[in-house]
Amino acid sequence: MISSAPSAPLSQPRPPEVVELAQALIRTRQTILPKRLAEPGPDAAQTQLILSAAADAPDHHELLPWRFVQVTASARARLGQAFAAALLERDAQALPEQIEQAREKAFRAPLLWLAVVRLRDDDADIEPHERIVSAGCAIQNMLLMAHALGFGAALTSGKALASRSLRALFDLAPDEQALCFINVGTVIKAKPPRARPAVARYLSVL
Ligand SMILES: Cc1cc2nc3c(=O)[nH]c(=O)nc-3n(C[C@H](O)[C@H](O)[C@H](O)COP(=O)(O)O)c2cc1C
Repeated sequence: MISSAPSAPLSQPRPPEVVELAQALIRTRQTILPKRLAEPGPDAAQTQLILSAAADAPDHHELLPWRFVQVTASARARLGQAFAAALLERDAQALPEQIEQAREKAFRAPLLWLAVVRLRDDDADIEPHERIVSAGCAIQNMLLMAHALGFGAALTSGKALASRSLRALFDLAPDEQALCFINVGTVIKAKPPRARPAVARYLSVL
């Protein structure tokens, strides 16, 4: 057990099984695209666990610069409408089948959140990139918790995120930006895991 009691020593050796568990969890997570995510999604308690994991993300000045909007089943049609409208904003000549394809994307994963970051506010010390890093940490915590619970998950983005129609649907403030959707559900088919980059590709030494 890793103690979270305030009196716990700041630094202590972890039992090897804790390290192995962390490594196994991190290493075996992979993107499972929404078309491969089916019912059942997480139940209420599992959903709460995934959401709570976000709160453990580092957050400079504790601004809580990110939030998540859960897209319920009853709101999927409105999201589909926003995706269709977003496509038409970009391409007024879009074909009916393209519009239908855009609309259909709203109905895929059983559990769907939009991740939103607040890029600016009264605290000018914390720049947009720090806020986005914090949001990324929160999102990764959520992905790992979903994975620990046995669900598949994926982040999805796309041009619709910046569209007027999506911003209006989610009531985004001028300083807010939609980062990505978080899709969670039961895995119906996983791809083979991708090869991970070797540390040498992303580490240099000063
Ligand atoms: C912010 C963000 C947005 C993403 N949006 C999409 C997307 O729209 N479609 C998609 O197929 N994958 C999307 N991905 C997932 C990446 O493609 C995926 O993480 C990558 O293929 C590596 O796979 P892995 O998660 O299994 O390591 C997104 C990832 C991030 C970080």
